[in-house]
Amino acid sequence: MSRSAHPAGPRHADVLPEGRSAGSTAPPADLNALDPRVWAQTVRRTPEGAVTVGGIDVRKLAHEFGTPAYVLDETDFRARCRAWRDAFGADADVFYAGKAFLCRAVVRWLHEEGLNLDVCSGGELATALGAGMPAERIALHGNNKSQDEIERAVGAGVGRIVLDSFQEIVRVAHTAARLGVRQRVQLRVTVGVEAHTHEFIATAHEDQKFGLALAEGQAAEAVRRVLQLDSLELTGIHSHIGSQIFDMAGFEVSARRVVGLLAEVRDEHGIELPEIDLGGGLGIAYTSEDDPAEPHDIAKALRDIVTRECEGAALAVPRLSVEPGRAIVGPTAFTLYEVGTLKELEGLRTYVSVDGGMSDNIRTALYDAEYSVALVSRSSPAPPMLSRVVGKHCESGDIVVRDAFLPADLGPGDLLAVPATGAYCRSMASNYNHALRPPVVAVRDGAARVIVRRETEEDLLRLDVG
Ligand SMILES: Cc1ncc(COP(=O)(O)O)c(C=O)c1O
Ligand SMILES: N[C@@H](CCCC[NH3+])C(=O)O
Repeated sequence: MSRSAHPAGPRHADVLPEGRSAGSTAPPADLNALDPRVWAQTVRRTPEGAVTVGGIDVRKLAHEFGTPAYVLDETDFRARCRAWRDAFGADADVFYAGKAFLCRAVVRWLHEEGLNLDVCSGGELATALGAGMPAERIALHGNNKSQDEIERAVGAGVGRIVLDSFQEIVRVAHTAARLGVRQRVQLRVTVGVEAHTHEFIATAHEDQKFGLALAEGQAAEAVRRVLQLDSLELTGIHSHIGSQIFDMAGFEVSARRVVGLLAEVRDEHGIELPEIDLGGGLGIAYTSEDDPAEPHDIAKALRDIVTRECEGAALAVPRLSVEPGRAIVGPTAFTLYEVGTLKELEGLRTYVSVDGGMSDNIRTALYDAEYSVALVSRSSPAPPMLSRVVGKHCESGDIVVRDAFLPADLGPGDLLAVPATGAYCRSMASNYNHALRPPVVAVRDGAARVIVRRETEEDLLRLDVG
């Protein structure tokens, strides 16, 4: 079944249908073709057979920067920022979710393209501030923010702290009072939606760690408490239902319930909260079977839902914000690997080992995620070979691409690229087996530069002080 995100009509079910793609079971018509939905905007296969990105041959990138490497198409990243910003317009705010991938260059691009930034740790906050993102355009998230993180955020003057628990209301209020500021806050609520995505990345059902439950009355109680505290200014309600979601019905339920809370707040306290944030979570194409919606259609669908619900509740339409991470950075990068060894299991498949693995992409092992892969250092006329692309780690679950068709003449030294690895790959990378985390190389208009360098053994040993 394909995963498609075209705006759905009104839905009333709380449990949304399972939407997992079955994966490719038949070889594609053309193994050398590059589906523009899964590859970054400037990726091309040249008539000679090799692939280029930003006008640069991947063989040159591999030679210059080594493999594995994340190759990020800056032109595509900036275009996606603009598409989201333009789709939502001047009366809404787009916060890029830094957890998907963050570094100083990305912060600068976001700043230049007019996006705001959602951070969820001291490290992300430091990166954002250090690279010049104005504090008022930063929102701080997290279900267990430390006192230090709260102090740094309030002290820096972040525009928004998204409160996630009763204890945190008190902590942020005390900190703001001590620092002599009135901190703008939103309350994160769990709306009780079972978003159709992997259970580890669904965040709006009630039995999990994020937010304050609407159904239990916790959210209404949190509003009461925040409104009593002079050092906090409650600007709105926040809901994030999960990640890699294709069905807009989840957002519809979420918006309806958030607006329902706004109406309750108006009725009980006589105030209309001016903001609503519907979080991130929009899915991207990892394979040709995925069919995500465009930002313009997503923006229209969300606006229509919020407007309709507000009209129904006789509320003024609040300022909307969203927090896409994956949908902006995910499609803009691919991971470039070199093939090391191949093992053919007669009648089953060929295991193709590359020089990275679960340390640079944990998503296949963690979420059973599906990816595509292509031979990029040359084209090939060879017939398709059912393959499993695996890493070099000491785990049989160290799989990068579970099922893929690659040309049967594939051999050591060939370069493979796995597209759509811009989100949650470098940011979730590890040093398992003392792997050195790969660099991020940004390409644009024929130029390539390292924006996150490759780790070295010295980097590893520097921490080893025993
Ligand atoms: C609160 C919040 N906002 C935004 C995001 C970004 O999600 P995504 O990258 O799926 O758009 C997340 C991650 O799921 C999140 O937890
Ligand atoms: N890290 C997850 C998504 C979680 C998003 C953060 N709340 C992924 O790779 O899909």
